[in-house]
Amino acid sequence: MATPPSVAPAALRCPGVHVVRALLPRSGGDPCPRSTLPFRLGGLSLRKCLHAGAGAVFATRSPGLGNAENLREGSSLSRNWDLSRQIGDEHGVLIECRDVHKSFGDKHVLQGVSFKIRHGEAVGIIGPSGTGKSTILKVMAGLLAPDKGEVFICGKKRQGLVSDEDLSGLRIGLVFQSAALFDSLNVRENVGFLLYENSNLPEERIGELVTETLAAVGLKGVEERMPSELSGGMKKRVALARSIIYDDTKETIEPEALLYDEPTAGLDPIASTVVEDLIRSMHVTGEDALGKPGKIASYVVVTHQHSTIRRAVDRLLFLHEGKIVWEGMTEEFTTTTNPIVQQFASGSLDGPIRY
Ligand SMILES: Nc1ncnc2c1ncn2[C@@H]1O[C@H](COP(=O)(O)OP(=O)(O)OP(=O)(O)O)[C@@H](O)[C@H]1O
Repeated sequence: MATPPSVAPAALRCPGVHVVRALLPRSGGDPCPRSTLPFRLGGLSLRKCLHAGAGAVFATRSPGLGNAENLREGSSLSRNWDLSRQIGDEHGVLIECRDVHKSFGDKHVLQGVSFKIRHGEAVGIIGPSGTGKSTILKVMAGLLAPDKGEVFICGKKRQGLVSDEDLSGLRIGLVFQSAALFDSLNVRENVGFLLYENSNLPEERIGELVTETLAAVGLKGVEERMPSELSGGMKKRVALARSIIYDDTKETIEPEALLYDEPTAGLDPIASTVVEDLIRSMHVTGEDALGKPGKIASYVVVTHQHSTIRRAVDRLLFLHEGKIVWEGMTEEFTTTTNPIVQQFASGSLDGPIRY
């Protein structure tokens, strides 16, 4: 077991809090190529964990990905998967939400949300503020349990929260709206955190993996910096690196689904493009900063940004008043005659969406 970082992260000073992500071997015939146990949040209340480190933003230079060729390729891939969805083909479904309901007190946020995310898809979830987009991401990640309805991971019904399970069937990473870095740890300790905590790798090897992973998101020489010494954009990249680092001594190398909650919120247009391209580059249809194929099997992006919709995803789910009210390909976002989507796309005050 490697020595954990000497300075305990702020969130971990709370008794009983720990974060676990371990890799598990692949089972034969599993539609998911790799299987892992995702992170575990124990002790600290979920709400506190989810809001730790709020407020960070991102920037910096991206590898040249998310280019037109990748976008086209991703688009046609998704179109095929979308077609499969329409004909009810279960093949390659990584995550399925079926009639998911979730309330907070008397606020019925999710009121029967159903959709499937397939291997290779790049999906956006859009919709008005407060409509439950972040909530459905947390349900998918296993950080919130639905009150009613079911979540299937690689065809296997999830029971309760991810922390209650032995095997999820898929490694799912959630990249929070804020970078949510541990302020008292340097970049190396932040990125390598799960490996320091949960792997048997020597510290030196973890350091190498951290450096390689940072390079994959286009960051070099920042390992010893503290989060407070980074720009907002760099923080987001560090958070992305933390979400994709893995123990390469394990028998299987995990593909994973990444869930991004408003990754470009608060960024200027150029910084947004950088991040959108980075998200593309980490996808299986992309190529990282080192020229290696991306490892992320599928991703879901919650966003309000038109540029992110256009550039980073292929298929859209529109969430409104607790339900998916429209699904379509990205190019249909501005051409659909659905009045809810039309109003949202144009930003008009007139229409079915009321504030
Ligand atoms: N843990 C919680 N406890 C109580 N209420 C919550 C909790 N999480 C979310 N909510 C409420 O549920 C509603 C949906 O929140 P959510 O963050 O999912 O919306 P959203 O669509 O992501 O919003 P935005 O686009 O503004 O980020 C909001 O009214 C929010 O206040």
